Amino acid sequence: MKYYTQFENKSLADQLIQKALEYKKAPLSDNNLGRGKRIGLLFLNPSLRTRVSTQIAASNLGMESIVLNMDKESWALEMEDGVIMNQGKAEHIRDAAGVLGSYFDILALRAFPSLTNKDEDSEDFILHQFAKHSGLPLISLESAIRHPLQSLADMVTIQEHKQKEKPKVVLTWAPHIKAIPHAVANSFAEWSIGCGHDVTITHPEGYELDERFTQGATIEHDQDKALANADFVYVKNWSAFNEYGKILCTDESWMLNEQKLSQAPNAKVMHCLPVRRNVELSDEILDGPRSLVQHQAKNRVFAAQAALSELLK
Ligand SMILES: NCCC[C@H](NC(=O)CCC(=O)O)C(=O)O
Ligand SMILES: NC(=O)OP(=O)(O)O
Repeated sequence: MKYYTQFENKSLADQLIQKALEYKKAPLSDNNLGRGKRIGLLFLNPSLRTRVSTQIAASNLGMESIVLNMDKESWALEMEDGVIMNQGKAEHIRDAAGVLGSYFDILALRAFPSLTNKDEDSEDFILHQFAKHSGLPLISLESAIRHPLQSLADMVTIQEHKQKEKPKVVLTWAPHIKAIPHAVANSFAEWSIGCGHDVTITHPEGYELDERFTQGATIEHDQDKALANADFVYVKNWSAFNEYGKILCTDESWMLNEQKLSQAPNAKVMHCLPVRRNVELSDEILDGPRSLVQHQAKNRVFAAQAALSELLK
């Protein structure tokens, strides 16, 4: 495997989930695999979990990792070809990625969408520029359209907590104060459908996700109906996709709380974090027995370790 950027197929997903569970039991079982190798973790946006969990994963595999917060500590990058660079951006992606390609064995990149240029975001332009001009194997640390390490950790968490072979998994839109990317929702849908779960997506009218990610899911605009008998409820805000990057709904009644789960007594609740408490999700759920958010965050280490081990092979 050269790129870990998206869901590929169920058999690879199952293999990665198993590998992550093995690493969770014995984190240092492959601590020679990455010996002498170096990974560059490049962040164009903030991070808590992804940064730390991927560094721990690399360390568990005997690899050195170097973090570069490119949004704050590096030169502003020009991504477009053929530009006359007489404005604010000091370095071209061709030059920067070429240099980084010579320093590292693997690159990992976080690059959120602009939420203004739908075409460039939809084709994951920045991720592809880094891949092309560095020539290195690449791991996505959340791109414009996907967050595959989060999704793998989410699948591991579902695998650990599911009570039936094909659980009912509900992805529900939640309110937020800002326009938020689609990556987590897209990726969660892509992986959960791909892993064979019974997936329902619920959101207000106008919040349809890119259909590339939702084929095979039931779309239900009535949140109460969608939540009935759910085994897992994944709470997430995203901005509109069709009216790209817009906030169309501020209806606070979409926030998930205990009362909304009265028809889903066994439902476990998931969120990738960071979460806006009492905007997206109530304190009572986050601090109660239904919440899996800390399990998800812990599993980020083993998901990253499983993905990295595939790239090192
Ligand atoms: N990597 C996890 C989520 C990152 C991002 N959340 C955010 O930007 C939240 C920002 C805030 O709440 O101000 C998202 O949902 O795609
Ligand atoms: N869930 C997640 O990716 O968190 P960070 O943005 O803090 O890395």
